[in-house]
Amino acid sequence: MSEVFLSKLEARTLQVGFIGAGNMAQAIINSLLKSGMVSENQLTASAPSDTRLCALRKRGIATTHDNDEVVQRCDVVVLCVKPHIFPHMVKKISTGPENCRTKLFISIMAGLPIALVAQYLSCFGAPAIIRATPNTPCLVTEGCCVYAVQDGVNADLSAVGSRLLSVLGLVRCVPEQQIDAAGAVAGSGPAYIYVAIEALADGGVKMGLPRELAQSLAAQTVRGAGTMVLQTGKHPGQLKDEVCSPGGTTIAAIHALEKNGFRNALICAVEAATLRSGELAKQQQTGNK
Ligand SMILES: NC(=O)C1=CN([C@@H]2O[C@H](COP(=O)(O)OP(=O)(O)OC[C@H]3O[C@@H](n4cnc5c(N)ncnc54)[C@H](O)[C@@H]3O)[C@@H](O)[C@H]2O)C=CC1
Ligand SMILES: O=C(O)[C@@H]1CCC=N1
Repeated sequence: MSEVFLSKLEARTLQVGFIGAGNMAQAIINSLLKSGMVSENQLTASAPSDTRLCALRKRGIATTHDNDEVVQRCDVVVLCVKPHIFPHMVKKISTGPENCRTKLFISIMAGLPIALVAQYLSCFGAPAIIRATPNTPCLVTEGCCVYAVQDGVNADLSAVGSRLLSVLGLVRCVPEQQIDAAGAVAGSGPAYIYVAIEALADGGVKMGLPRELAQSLAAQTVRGAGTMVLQTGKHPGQLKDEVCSPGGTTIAAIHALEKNGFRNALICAVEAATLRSGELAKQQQTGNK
């Protein structure tokens, strides 16, 4: 097996491009740079306007309004546009198959299966595809990312994709059927937790705490609890029991949570996000918004 791309990654000459320069592209770029795996001069990002490109340009990253330039220049192209933009965006790329055949495309677009992305990219000589679902905490190098590799992808390209994604935090390669559900837990999950932090802080404020103190305590408590689950390996139920003194304050609060359907709300949230992922794919297949 020729390991052209791995050699380029190791020699720090691999070019990585981002089509779309919004929240997720910025988050992934931040993790890549912080890891030291790539430097600014290996990155290019495109978007139609300068709104999000300016900050990247100030950091020494090449920017352009021309998606073609990203495809031509880069070995790895990360597709970071919204799913409904993708079909229109692809149609406007004119780089030919001879230039694309050996490239790796990493799609982070929610809901779009590898087969559908491959169908849209087939005019580019069937490049290799990885489908990934990262999350916004990649911005602060506390991200999660699940990914699936298209069947038959050359081992060199697959290894480069895995290496690049490995810097995003907790990273797992999964069968593609699990991507929608994993995205519903971890891709969308930060939003559920922000609501939880805001609500915890609201509770503190209701009970007389200053807002800043309540919010800091709530956020650190979420971080601490998450770290306890990851570092102790204990079941979350056991950790919950360790906080609940018999007849104490916490079990009274847990009872209040159960009465208000806390678990049910989270399970329904993950189910809703997973089902919505499936709908996004269907809409792209049928051409609806
Ligand atoms: N935000 C999140 O937490 C997550 C988002 N995703 C996926 O990541 C993708 C991007 O999401 P965000 O970064 O949140 O969106 P965003 O709206 O922040 O960024 C989208 C970017 O695409 C650019 N864009 C629009 N039309 C374009 C075109 N024709 N060519 C090139 N660039 C174009 C926009 O200017 C913007 O910079 C979506 O497909 C989403 O499903 C996946 C996991 C988590
Ligand atoms: O809400 C969305 O569609 C994207 C995918 C996961 C997080 N944000």
